[in-house]
Amino acid sequence: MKARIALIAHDKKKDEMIALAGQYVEFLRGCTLCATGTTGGRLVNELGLTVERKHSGPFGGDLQIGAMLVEGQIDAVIFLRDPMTPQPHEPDINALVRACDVHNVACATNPASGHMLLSHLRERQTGGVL
Ligand SMILES: O=C(CO)COP(=O)(O)O
Repeated sequence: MKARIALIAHDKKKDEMIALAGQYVEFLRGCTLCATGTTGGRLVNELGLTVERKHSGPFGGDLQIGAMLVEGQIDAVIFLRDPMTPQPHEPDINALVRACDVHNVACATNPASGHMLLSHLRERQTGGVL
């Protein structure tokens, strides 16, 4: 079964998301992807990925992805949060990360853990042994 991955990045982290996703682009082409609006737009335009785009984060996109996760539709979340910039939708961000913990869904919140998660999923997809 294809891995179902949510990709989300705050504005100052979007370049890092594109760089991260770019390193796994062939693997990600074989996954089912969703993303918040602006992040998704960049993944589509810059990497040519097929992405189900939700609303932008401040307009409820994190909550939409959280709802999908609660419904069992997401296997992993890469959420590159900006720890240095206050966000108007902080409660939504916390709700999504909390939903990952409640439902035991892997959630990487920085590029280092994002690499580990994606390389693990890629390895699993290709049947390799870690
Ligand atoms: O704000 C976000 C996540 O909390 C990201 O939303 P965008 O991808 O629309 O910028």
